[in-house]
Amino acid sequence: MFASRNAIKLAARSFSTSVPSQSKVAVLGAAGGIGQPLSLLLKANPRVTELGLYDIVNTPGVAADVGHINTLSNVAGYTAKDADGLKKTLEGAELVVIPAGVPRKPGMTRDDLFNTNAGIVRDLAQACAEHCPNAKLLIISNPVNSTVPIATEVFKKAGVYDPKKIFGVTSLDLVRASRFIGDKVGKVVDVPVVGGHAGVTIIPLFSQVEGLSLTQEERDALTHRVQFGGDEVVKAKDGLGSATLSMAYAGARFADSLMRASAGEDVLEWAFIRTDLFKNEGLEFFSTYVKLDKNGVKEILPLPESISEYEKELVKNAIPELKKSETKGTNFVASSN
Ligand SMILES: NC(=O)c1ccc[n+]([C@@H]2O[C@H](COP(=O)([O-])OP(=O)(O)OC[C@H]3O[C@@H](n4cnc5c(N)ncnc54)[C@H](O)[C@@H]3O)[C@@H](O)[C@H]2O)c1
Ligand SMILES: O=C(O)C[C@H](O)C(=O)O
Repeated sequence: MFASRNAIKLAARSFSTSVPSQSKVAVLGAAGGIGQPLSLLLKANPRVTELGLYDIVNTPGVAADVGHINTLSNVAGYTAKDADGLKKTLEGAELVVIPAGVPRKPGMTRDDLFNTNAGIVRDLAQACAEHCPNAKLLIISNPVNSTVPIATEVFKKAGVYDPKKIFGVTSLDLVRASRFIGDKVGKVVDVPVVGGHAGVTIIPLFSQVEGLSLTQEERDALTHRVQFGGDEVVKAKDGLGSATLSMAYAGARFADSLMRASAGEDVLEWAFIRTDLFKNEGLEFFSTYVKLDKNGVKEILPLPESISEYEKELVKNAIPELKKSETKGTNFVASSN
C-alpha cells in the first residue's frame, strides 16, 4: 500500500540538479502563445536560477503558475502597469528571449507583421540596451529578417552594441527540418538550416546530413516544406495564430545552447546574426554556423564547401529578399526619434 522511502525519493527527482547554476533569463511577451510554454520549459531547466517574465498583460498569473514547479529558480512576473516592471525584469539578465508581438493569420506573410512588431521590438530592445546591455538577446518576434537589424540599430544608437550578443532565433526551422527527415533517417539528426527566417530565405542543407539520400523530387518537396512549415501551422490554426509549442521548444533549446556555452561547453548552433560572410553582396545578417562561448558568438563559420549546387543557388536567390528586409529594419530605426 505504501511505497518504500527509496521509491518516494526516486519519484520526487524529475530533473537533474547536477548542472552548475548560473543564469537569470528574462522573457518579454511571456503571457503569449509562445511565452507561456517557453517560460515553462525555462523553469524546468536547472541551469536557470532566476526567471523574469514580462508582458503588457497577464504575467502575474503565468509567474504564479510556473513558479510552483519544483526547480530551484525564482520567478517574478511584471506587466506594463507595474512601476519599473520592465527594468526589474531585465536587470541582471544574462539572456533575454523576446517573443513579444502579433502572430500571422492565414494569407499573411511575416513581413505583414512589420508595422506592429517593429515598434514593439524597437522599444523592448531600447529597454534592454538601458537595463541589461551585456545580456544576449534572442529575438523570436517576426519578421526576424527585419527585427534583428532593428534591435541591432537600437543597440548601436545607445552605444552598447556587441554583434556577438544579438541573435535571431531560427531554431524552429532546424527542428522542422530534422523532424521532416526523421522517419527517413530512422533517428533524430541535426539538419543545418541557413539564410533567414521567411519563405525562400530559409535554406535547409540536406546535403550535410550523413546517410541521407534524396531523389530530386524528394529534395524539392522537403525543402519547400521546411521553407513553408510556418504556413502549415498558420493554416491549421485557422486564424488562432502561428506555431507556439514547437517554437517554445526550439527557443528553449537555443537558450539552453547559450547557457551550456556560458558554462564552458563547446556548442555549435545556427542563428541569424551579424556577419561578414556576404559583405561583398552588401548583406550584413545571415543565419549560419556559429560556435558559441560565454560571450555569445565565439566564431562564425563559413558555409561548408560541400553544399550542393542546388543549395548554392538557393543561397544566391535568398540574398535580394534578405537585403530588402534588412534595409527595412535599419531604416525604421533611423527614421524613429
Ligand atoms: N522566430 C520564429 O521562428 C517564430 C516562430 C513562431 C512565432 N514567431 C513570432 O513570435 C511572435 C509571438 O507569437 P505568439 O504566437 O506568442 O503571439 P501571441 O499574440 O500569442 O503572444 C504575443 C505576446 O506579446 C505580448 N506583447 C505585445 N506587445 C508587447 C510589449 N510591448 N511588451 C511585452 N509584451 C508584449 C502580448 O501581450 C502577447 O502576450 C509573433 O511575432 C510570431 O510571428 C516567431
Ligand atoms: O509562420 C509564422 O508566422 C511563425 C513562425 O515564423 C514559424 O515559422 O512558424
